[in-house]
Amino acid sequence: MTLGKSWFDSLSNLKGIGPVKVQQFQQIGIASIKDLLFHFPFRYEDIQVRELATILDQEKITLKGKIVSEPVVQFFGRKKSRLNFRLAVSDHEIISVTFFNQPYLKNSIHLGETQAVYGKWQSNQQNLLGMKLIKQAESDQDFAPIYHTTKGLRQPQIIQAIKQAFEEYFEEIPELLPHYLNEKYQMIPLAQALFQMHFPKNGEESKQAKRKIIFQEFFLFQWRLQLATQRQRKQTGTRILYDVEELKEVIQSIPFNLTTAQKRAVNEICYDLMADFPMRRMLQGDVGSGKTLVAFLAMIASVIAGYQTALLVPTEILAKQHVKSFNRMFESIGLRAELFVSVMNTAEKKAIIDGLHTGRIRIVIGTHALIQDAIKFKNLGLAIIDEQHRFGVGQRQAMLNKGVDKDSINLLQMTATPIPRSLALSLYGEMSVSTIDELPNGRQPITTVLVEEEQIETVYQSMADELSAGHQIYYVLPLIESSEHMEQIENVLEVSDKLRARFPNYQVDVLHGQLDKTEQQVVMESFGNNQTQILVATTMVEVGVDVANATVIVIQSAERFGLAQLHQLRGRVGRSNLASYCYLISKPTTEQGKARMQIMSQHQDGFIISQEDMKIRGMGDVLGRNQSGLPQFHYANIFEDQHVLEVARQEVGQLLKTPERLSEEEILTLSQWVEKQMIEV
Ligand SMILES: Nc1ncnc2c1ncn2[C@@H]1O[C@H](COP(=O)(O)OP(=O)(O)OP(=O)(O)O)[C@@H](O)[C@H]1O
Repeated sequence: MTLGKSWFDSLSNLKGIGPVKVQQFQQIGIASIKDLLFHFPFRYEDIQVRELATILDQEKITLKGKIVSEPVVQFFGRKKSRLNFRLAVSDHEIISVTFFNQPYLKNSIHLGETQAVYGKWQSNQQNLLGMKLIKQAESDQDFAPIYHTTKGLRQPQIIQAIKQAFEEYFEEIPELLPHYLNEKYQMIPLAQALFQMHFPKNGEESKQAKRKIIFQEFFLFQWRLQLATQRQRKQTGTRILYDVEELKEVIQSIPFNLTTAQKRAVNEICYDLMADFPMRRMLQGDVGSGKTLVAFLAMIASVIAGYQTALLVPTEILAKQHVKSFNRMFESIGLRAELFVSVMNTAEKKAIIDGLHTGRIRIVIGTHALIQDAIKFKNLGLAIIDEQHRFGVGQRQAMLNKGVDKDSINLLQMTATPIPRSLALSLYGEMSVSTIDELPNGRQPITTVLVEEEQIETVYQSMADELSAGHQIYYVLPLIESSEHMEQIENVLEVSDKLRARFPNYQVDVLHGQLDKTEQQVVMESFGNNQTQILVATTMVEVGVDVANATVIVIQSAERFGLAQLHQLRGRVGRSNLASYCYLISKPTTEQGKARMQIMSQHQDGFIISQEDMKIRGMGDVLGRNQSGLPQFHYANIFEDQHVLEVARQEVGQLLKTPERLSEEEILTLSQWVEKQMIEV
């Protein structure tokens, strides 16, 4: 290693990477040398040189031979061109090679030289439709990496930067796994694994690299998780000693019976609240299973015991809705929740801030506005975080810091993607888990129908039937306005006009992110009161929106949504005893797209849907927003690699019991890593 040099250095330290490139790399989440080395190809092209006789028509392959004619470029039109040359791939076989619109390649093609070319084989013409010239150095590799790119950053530039990083920083790549584990599981060093992830010579090298990277990713995740748990166990918690009878009375005032699963969850949570360790619990339940009510009851227990309580939610619409339903249910028995969101005016905000500070306000529900420094509680005993994956580690910590004593506060997190117990143990550590595994009595499965645009009439018919039965409808689209890039997609505004014409006797309203927040609230309220019957919206209605009278959700261009998102959207209906329908309008063009739509029509269980989704998506696509709420791994797949996760969990557990197995240097490297990486837990 070189003194002062580290793989956490900024990319700007690499030769040839100026400020513009640095910014472009940042757009795909790459800031440091380490980030770049972990920017793995999302797929590889098989560039093994093949024999002509073994190749099928239209197959993508690499051929290698001697260039036996000067390259010729013909231009046609303003920007179009064709480059041709001949390649002798064996003593008796000469083929032609064509590249379209890359005239500059002419300078790299020299008569008499040996050249490998990747492309599509056209057997009739004995022609290779060239896609890429393969450099000498790459031609002993079987695979060429393909990376996610961004505007201004092309494949060759990414490859060049990665090669540069290996050249200049290879020595600085630390070994993160303890030596004895590498031995035990026969894993290659990290530096080598990273290199082989990008430039594997063959399938075996690629496999070795993946094994190491997956194990390491799970190991580091477990290391951080279990250390946090260990620390947590030593804390004493704020004990919420509530009067059980009083809570029972509250439960009796609810107009329906709790499900068995809800009762069990309430009991588990309340047991933790009374204990002298701080609660760290995950409440999981599929869409519409009644998590919110369980959360309300935990909040009430806290208030009965004399503590304040806060519920943090990801959107203002949701915050407002929760306040409304809390007060509707409990205000008559003297329990009132206050709202705190950023759109409130200064006076309103001040009143809440003062109320929380003096302890006059005991129950608050709000968005991230709640975690700002100005908010100080008198005695916050329980914090609840809904849709926990929408908040970062820092935001969750900021909420915890608002407790009487920051480590003692009780925390309940909620997720709408319930996972099996065994997986929960590995993913949530020793955090306890309560699962609501049944829907309230009388709920009917939602009928999901896949339709193509041309069959829209059947959808309109069903909408008409439901409207005349007095029910309401969501109509969801992926875009707000027409965009040049997606001309075919009808947008919210156009569709709402169309629906107004079609259903003149009903009120049609629109909801999207470009309305100001007050307008959004008005629209939601009007839909909530059934003054609006059809709500045409973007995914703003995705989480938590609860209008029991809505029985139809139509999702247009459904193939453009993630499955987790579609499942959340579908969960906006089927929230009462009424029969409900979900129409997915789509025309998937790929096999994968078709399979995804099938999954939606066949399954109603959120966990199965995420699992199936990951199976068909494969690696690479997990980038972007985390929609399922399951912890996201850079490379490993919690379903396919579950056994590795389990091994990593056990190894970390052992290691924490016998830390003497680690050298001082190993401990130092691990703690530096943990410090630098805020892996989501
Ligand atoms: N035991 C019950 N019996 C009947 N209705 C219930 C019961 N529990 C909750 N509900 C109602 O069911 C609807 C859905 O409940 P809730 O909003 O708590 O679900 P959720 O799990 O938070 O859903 P989501 O993940 O979609 O936000 C609400 O209208 C709620 O009042």
